Amino acid sequence: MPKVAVIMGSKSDWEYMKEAVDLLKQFGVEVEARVVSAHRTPEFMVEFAKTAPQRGIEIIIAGAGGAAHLPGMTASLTHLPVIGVPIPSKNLNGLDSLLSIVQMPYGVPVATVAIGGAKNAALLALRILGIKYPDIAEKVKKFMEDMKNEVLNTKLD
Ligand SMILES: Nc1c(C(=O)O)ncn1[C@@H]1O[C@H](COP(=O)(O)O)[C@@H](O)[C@H]1O
Repeated sequence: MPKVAVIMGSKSDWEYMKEAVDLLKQFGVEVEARVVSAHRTPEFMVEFAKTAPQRGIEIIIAGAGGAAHLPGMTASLTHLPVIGVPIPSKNLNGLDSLLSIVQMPYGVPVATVAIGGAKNAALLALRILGIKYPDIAEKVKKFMEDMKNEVLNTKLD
């Protein structure tokens, strides 16, 4: 079974990151979800990222708000693909989170989704997993087909 880690800087990010976890589980992906902070638990972040491949994790989705260093620092510690989710912040509405995550230097890429875009982070992870797992690729195709039909069948009063 494919396995994805969903990590976040604080429990306060869970209301957003839970959406990614729910979607991944719907597609039959095993999820390791937990709070990991580059700022508050730096040693644990290093251990978590370095041991992720040993635990069978294939992709890491990392959500953080404000000075959002977690996705980039995680990407610096592992060869696994990291998808960053900018969490809406109280004072700057997540623009700070977005810019912190997206502006990575050459050599350390983080695939950044929209502010609060945890569901798209899950869908991107599923597309990547689909390269290796044909059943996941089929489920992604079905998801796209269903979405298309829903739009085409929309009736306006
Ligand atoms: N950006 C980071 C990191 C990090 O990048 O390591 N650790 C916590 N945080 C963020 O701080 C915000 C406020 O956290 P609290 O609600 O716990 O005060 C959260 O959005 C979290 O992601």
